[in-house]
Amino acid sequence: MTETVVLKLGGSVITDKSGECAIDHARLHEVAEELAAHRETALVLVHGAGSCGHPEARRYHINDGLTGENIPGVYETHAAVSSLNTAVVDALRDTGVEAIGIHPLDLALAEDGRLVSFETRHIAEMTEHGIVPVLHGDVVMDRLRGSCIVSGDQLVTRLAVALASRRVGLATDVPGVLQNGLVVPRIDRSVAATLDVGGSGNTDVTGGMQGKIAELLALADAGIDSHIFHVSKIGRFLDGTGHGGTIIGRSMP
Ligand SMILES: Nc1ncnc2c1ncn2[C@@H]1O[C@H](COP(=O)(O)OP(=O)(O)OP(=O)(O)O)[C@@H](O)[C@H]1O
Ligand SMILES: C=C(C)CCOP(=O)(O)O
Repeated sequence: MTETVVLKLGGSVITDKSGECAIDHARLHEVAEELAAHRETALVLVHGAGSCGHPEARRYHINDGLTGENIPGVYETHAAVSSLNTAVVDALRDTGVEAIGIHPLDLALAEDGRLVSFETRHIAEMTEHGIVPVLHGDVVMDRLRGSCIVSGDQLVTRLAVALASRRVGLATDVPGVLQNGLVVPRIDRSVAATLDVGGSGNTDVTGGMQGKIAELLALADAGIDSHIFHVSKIGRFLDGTGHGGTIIGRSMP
């Protein structure tokens, strides 16, 4: 099986998170050029929602469960993040990357906010043929709540395990996890307990940096390290050279 890289583009880097679905096309183009320069890498791309999905998810209280009143929010939230997905796929295809958008709403089911079924075999098949699947955090039907929001971070961990990926990266708008203004180079469960990590500076229904670290520590428990770094360091991450960010890993014995 080809060694697959799972890379998440944070919603904070491809949208202006303080606006309403304000897509940063210039940034998307830069990222697409970088990924095109690493065309030989088998890649699964995930992106967050940023301002295309978080505001809708919050407005309709999607994570609190479906009531008679908020059902239109399923469509509104999915439509917003799907429009971002189209922009990401288009930017990649413009640089010659064989990207295809995949929507978790179509193929996943959750229970109390956690994925209980998520088909990934077709995604593995795509990477074998040089296709770059582009998934995104999404609204997903939930057997307990009716629906919930599954973050791109949760998808990253599921994909990494399913595809046995050993290279998992999250590109965001900060140089890594910060403590007193400095990047924390490595975080395991014992280091995490000492950190003062917040959510997101903007509208975010999935826990911001705190949510990210919780997901990635669970991935580390499964034996897979992951990397959080600034979006400008994607090339260095793909090359395996230093990205100056944070590695989330298992506690050293
Ligand atoms: N200790 C910390 N170190 C770094 N960032 C932090 C910290 N505490 C809180 N944050 C916030 O976390 C944000 C990154 O998380 P956020 O979820 O917004 O990013 P993202 O994954 O790019 O977005 P999205 O969830 O839309 O995909 C940073 O912009 C910062 O405001
Ligand atoms: C809000 C939606 C639709 C998805 C959230 O995914 P994230 O931006 O990765 O947290």
